[in-house]
Amino acid sequence: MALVSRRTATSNTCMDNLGIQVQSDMRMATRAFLGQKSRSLTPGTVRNQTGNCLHSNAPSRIPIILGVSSRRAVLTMAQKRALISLSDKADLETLVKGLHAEGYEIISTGGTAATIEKAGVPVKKVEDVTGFPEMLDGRVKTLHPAVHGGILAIRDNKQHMEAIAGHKIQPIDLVVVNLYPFRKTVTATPEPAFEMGVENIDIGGPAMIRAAAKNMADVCVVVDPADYIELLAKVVASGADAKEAAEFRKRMAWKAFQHCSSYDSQVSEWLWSKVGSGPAPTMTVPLVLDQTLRYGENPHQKAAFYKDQSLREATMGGVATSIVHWGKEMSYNNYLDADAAYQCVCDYVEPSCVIVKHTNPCGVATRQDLLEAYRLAVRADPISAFGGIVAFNRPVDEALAKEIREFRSPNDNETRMFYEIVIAPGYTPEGLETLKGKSKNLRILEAKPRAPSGLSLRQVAGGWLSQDADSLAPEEVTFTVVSEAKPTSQQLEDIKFAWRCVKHVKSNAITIAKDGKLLGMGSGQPNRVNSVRIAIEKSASEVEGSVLASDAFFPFSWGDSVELACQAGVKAIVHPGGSLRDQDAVDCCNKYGVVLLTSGVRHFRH
Ligand SMILES: NC(=O)c1ncn([C@@H]2O[C@H](COP(=O)(O)O)[C@@H](O)[C@H]2O)c1NC=O
Repeated sequence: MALVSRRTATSNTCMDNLGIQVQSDMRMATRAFLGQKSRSLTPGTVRNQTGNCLHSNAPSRIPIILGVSSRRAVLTMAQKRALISLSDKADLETLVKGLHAEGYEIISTGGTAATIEKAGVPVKKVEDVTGFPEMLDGRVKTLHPAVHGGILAIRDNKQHMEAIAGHKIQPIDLVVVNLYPFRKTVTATPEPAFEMGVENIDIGGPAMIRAAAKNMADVCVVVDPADYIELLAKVVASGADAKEAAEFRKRMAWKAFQHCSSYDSQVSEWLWSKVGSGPAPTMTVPLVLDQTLRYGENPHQKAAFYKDQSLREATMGGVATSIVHWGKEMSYNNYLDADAAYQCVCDYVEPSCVIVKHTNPCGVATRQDLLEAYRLAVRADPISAFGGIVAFNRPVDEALAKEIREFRSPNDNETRMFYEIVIAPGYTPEGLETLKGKSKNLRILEAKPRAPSGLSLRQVAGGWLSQDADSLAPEEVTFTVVSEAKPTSQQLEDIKFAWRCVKHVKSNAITIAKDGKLLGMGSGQPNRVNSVRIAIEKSASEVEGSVLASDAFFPFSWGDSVELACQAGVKAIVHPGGSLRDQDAVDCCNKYGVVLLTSGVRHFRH
């Protein structure tokens, strides 16, 4: 379809009001005329058939194909226009130089235009397109029919093209926009005033992005500097393949809507935090793909890891934002286990080591000397620790790294311990180098501390469960002695230690500890007494004089959980209390001279 459009002179055209026949589809036009008379002109010059100059500032690589149609000059390759408006100006110079080299006219907003000018690339200010100055402190810059008409007009639609031509609106072929840094602004410390947050809600940017994405048949939208190179190669380059370009435009349109949707979810999350209370009536969680994983929990399951871009996660630390210093790529199960280990160890205040297998802590110890804590944690259950995840809440130095590298299981002195992951808040340079020497496969992660906090979301078939993370620390819990025997200060310390740990064990959870070290735990049993039995068995002879924590109350005591523990040598027990048979637990402990405390707090973990 051929359309007649009247052009006004711009700084880089030398013909005013020349009738130019513009092919609606560049690729069709190129193909159509390639078989006809075509010739390249002197670089930098576009001429009509009579030799008049149409475009004098064209860079050398612009392909020129001329055809003859009636008495008008036929320019099959219309002037391409790009509208660029960016908060994140990374790689802008590469982009605009690439566009300029392909003869694009560049239109831009204030700050972006200034950066483009600095790069030495010609740029037209958006106000010269709209005829209006940017106004209302930047609230209105690009919100104008001259912009949106140029983006949204369907090139194959005669009425559309006549309508924009009638209003002297020129088509815009490429929209490169990214938005005000709302997330960064509102999560900055100190948090900005409400008005400042509001001013950082981008309006004109999303409007252009959405318009361009909607008109993906004719217009390309790009929101991410990571896509500039592909854009230049697949769409902008004169020899770009039409099919490939169309596919790229569609993919970019998808990305653009995702970009806007993530952005809006951050804005609405922020507003809800200001004006709402309790669970938000609707919620969108912005996620960004971090990596495709080799497989999921099992090899036949496809899997990927996404990072949470919600505001509540902005400064939270933890596994998702960790740096992988060394080792094989993380697996699906690695993420789960590393998260469990790191959240557990970050719950301890003193220097500590936690070793996790299948999300359950199997070795936990606290000591002033982190190396000592590691030795105790691994010796607690070397069989389970093999192939586990080792987490620390203090940086790893060379001595500790050597110990991790060289440690041999006491049960099998031939074999050095194998771990999947070591995760810590930091490493000394020597510590890191030493650890790398353990194995090329050992994943070494550095993560910002992250105890359980914030919102916890979990999927069930057809829905999601939301709750506050279980962030209660023993410091916030009142332990009440309900037995005749009173705890020693050491027992009280051990009770708190076991209580921190039981919170991270799958229910029914029992932990037995002594002297800042986990001796045994029972996890995931469908009845409590079996968890008690397993924990006692694991603690073996060390159970004598230990303490026991239970994540929920004891439904039965005599001949059951409490009596079993007392008979095994446990000297202090803590449970939330609240059972109809609480008094049985008290009586049982009194009979055996064991201390019993209630916490009033339950730590189910399903
Ligand atoms: N109001 C508007 O018409 C408008 N048009 C574009 N913007 C935004 O302005 C920013 C770029 O501004 P500058 O080029 O002045 O640095 C971009 O993030 C873009 O999304 C606008 N700003 C906010 O809505």
